[in-house]
Amino acid sequence: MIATITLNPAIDIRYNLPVLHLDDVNRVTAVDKTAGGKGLNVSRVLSQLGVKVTCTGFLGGKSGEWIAGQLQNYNLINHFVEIRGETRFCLAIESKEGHTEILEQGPEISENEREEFLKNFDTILESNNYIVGSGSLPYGIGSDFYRDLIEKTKQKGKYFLLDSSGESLAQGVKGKPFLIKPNREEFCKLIGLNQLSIEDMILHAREICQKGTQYVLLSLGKEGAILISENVTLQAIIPTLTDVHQVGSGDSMLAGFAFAHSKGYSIEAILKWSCACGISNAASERTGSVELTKVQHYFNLIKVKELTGGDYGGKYSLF
Ligand SMILES: Nc1ncnc2c1ncn2[C@@H]1O[C@H](COP(=O)(O)OP(=O)(O)O)[C@@H](O)[C@H]1O
Ligand SMILES: O=P(O)(O)OC[C@H]1O[C@](O)(COP(=O)(O)O)[C@@H](O)[C@@H]1O
Repeated sequence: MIATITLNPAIDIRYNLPVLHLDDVNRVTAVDKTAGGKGLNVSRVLSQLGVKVTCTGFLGGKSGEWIAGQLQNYNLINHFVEIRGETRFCLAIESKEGHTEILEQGPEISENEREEFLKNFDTILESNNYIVGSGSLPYGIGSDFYRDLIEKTKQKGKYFLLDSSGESLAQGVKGKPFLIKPNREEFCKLIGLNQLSIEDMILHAREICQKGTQYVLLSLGKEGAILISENVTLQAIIPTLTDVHQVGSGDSMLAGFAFAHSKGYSIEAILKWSCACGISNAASERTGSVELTKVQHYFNLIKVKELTGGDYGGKYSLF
């Protein structure tokens, strides 16, 4: 079984506008409202793939109640800790100018609520082989929190997949998770450089793997993805979609990885599943949502190629 952690869930609102006018009144042409935060997007996609998913994190207030209701609709097992604070709203605006996100910080977590989560987590670890930890941390949760959870998970011989950013990702990597899934921007921040070429990203990712993280799944939006381990580097060449709804594609990709790995598929097939789920989400109107027939369709269109660049420090011929 797979469990997901969403420490800072959100009601995700997506507004579609033809044009976004700043300092003016804007009227939306379409609205979508989902139970979000990266971990809940992962959960919904896993559920669509037929996996029984246990969801944990912190939920509070009326928005927390709304999200709990949504979990039932998707047959997700609710192991959230109830908190005094109010779960946040996050806003995504799709317009001609592009994609704009406005994300609330989220509620503050008290010491007691944090302790309750940790007790709850120990129980979840007993019955789940995969833990997927995604998203930002709310106030009151230290940046080494994922790192501690990763260490607990590893002590039980289970897999921790981490999708975070900034300091919590940097700390998390020190716990040597099974996988991290940064996009290009998150990875550059992790390395501490503004711009990195693909070759340099591969070299840095390989270095991370040499220090104990098993896989770095580098997601590159419409340019596909690269999966790096200590021994192998695979590139996924994907069909590019235009006019996409990209929010939640990274989360869908992570769901695809967890699903395919838990089925024992080959590493090439796992990378294809990951990308096919990301593409299917990008093709969908809904945030964090895939359709199995589309996933299968895209799976067949993806090509996986091994990149050989010689030893660490060498260059990769493809780029
Ligand atoms: N425009 C697109 N066309 C096709 N596939 C896409 C597109 N955008 C995203 N994807 C798929 O979703 C995956 C994750 O997207 P990405 O934008 O890199 O993640 P994140 O949402 O974490 O920033 C990509 O690796 C790709 O497989
Ligand atoms: O937890 P964070 O990092 O603040 O991110 C929350 C936001 O990320 C999302 O999962 C979207 O993420 P992506 O755009 O990276 O796919 C939204 O659902 C949510 O509003």
